[in-house]
Amino acid sequence: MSSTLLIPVRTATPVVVEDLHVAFGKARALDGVDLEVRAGTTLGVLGHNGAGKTTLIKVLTTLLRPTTGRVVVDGLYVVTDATAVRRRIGVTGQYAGLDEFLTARENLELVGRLAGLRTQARVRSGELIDRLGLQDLASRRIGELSGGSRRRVDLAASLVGSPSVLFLDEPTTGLDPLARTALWEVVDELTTNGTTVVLTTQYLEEADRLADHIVVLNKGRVAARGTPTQLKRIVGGKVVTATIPADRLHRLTFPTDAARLVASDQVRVSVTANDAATAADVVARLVSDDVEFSDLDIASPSLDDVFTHIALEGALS
Ligand SMILES: Nc1ncnc2c1ncn2[C@@H]1O[C@H](COP(=O)(O)OP(=O)(O)OP(=O)(O)O)[C@@H](O)[C@H]1O
Repeated sequence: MSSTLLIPVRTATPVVVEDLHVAFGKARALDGVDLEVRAGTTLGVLGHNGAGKTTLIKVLTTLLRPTTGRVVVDGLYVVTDATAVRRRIGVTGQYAGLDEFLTARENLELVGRLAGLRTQARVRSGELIDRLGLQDLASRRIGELSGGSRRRVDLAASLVGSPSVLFLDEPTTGLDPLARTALWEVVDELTTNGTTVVLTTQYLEEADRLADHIVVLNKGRVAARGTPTQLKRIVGGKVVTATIPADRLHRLTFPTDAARLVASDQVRVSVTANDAATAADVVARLVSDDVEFSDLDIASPSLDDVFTHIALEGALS
């Protein structure tokens, strides 16, 4: 990769969050969150709508003051050192603003000058345009670009100041598969060279691909944490999924973890099995229950299964 994306590592644990609470009146958006992100790693923050992801990112990027708790980014307190924190971080997502009337290149240069780069702003912008494959967009005004293209320029803008910590808030929503893969590769390069990344995403595949560690938020609390592999182990050995007629669901003589309507008369059921023998037993029960099935799949758990599992446990607790 280009050496210009090389970022110096300033602290071993650039993001530290201790007992973070954020309340909006009586509503507790975050209710005692603890987490750490080590330098050069990517933390994936996952959770259903309203879990607290955006609130967490807003606190980490100094846009929202915590109600209580200690939050340190790149060795600085987000509340008392907010201005200095802002200089050291990059943010992409719904809050970053690009000027609609300027071209992509002009926007990058403007961000560079605002970050104090002066004459280097032009050089840095050119490097990022090349590196992120934005040549076709460089001379076009932001107001003319598609949502996906704006996101790519937005990512470039967040990198102009060579941030030590990069916050990516749903960075690939709306991107086509090629652009998504290209962005993943850039994130890989950045972390390899010491940048620390905090990522929120709705795509579990994205978290699986990018995150070294994952924190799953549920109702403002950490419901699960670990590497993608550790989280998948929570679910168990194997997940059996099959599509059956919806009106046969009641005939199953074993409990299912999830049943999702995939057509007006078809449901996709999934069952967690501790080992291969139990998985085979589930298939045998489908046969003995005399339920016709299709698209049978026996696979290791995905992060989707982890989500279903945590949601089930949350509903039971
Ligand atoms: N400004 C606010 N005033 C009142 N309640 C808020 C405010 N911002 C967030 N909340 C509440 O805090 C909780 C967490 O919201 P947050 O936006 O952080 O969730 P999220 O995980 O980012 O959800 P989504 O995936 O839908 O963006 C929700 O219950 C939300 O309604």
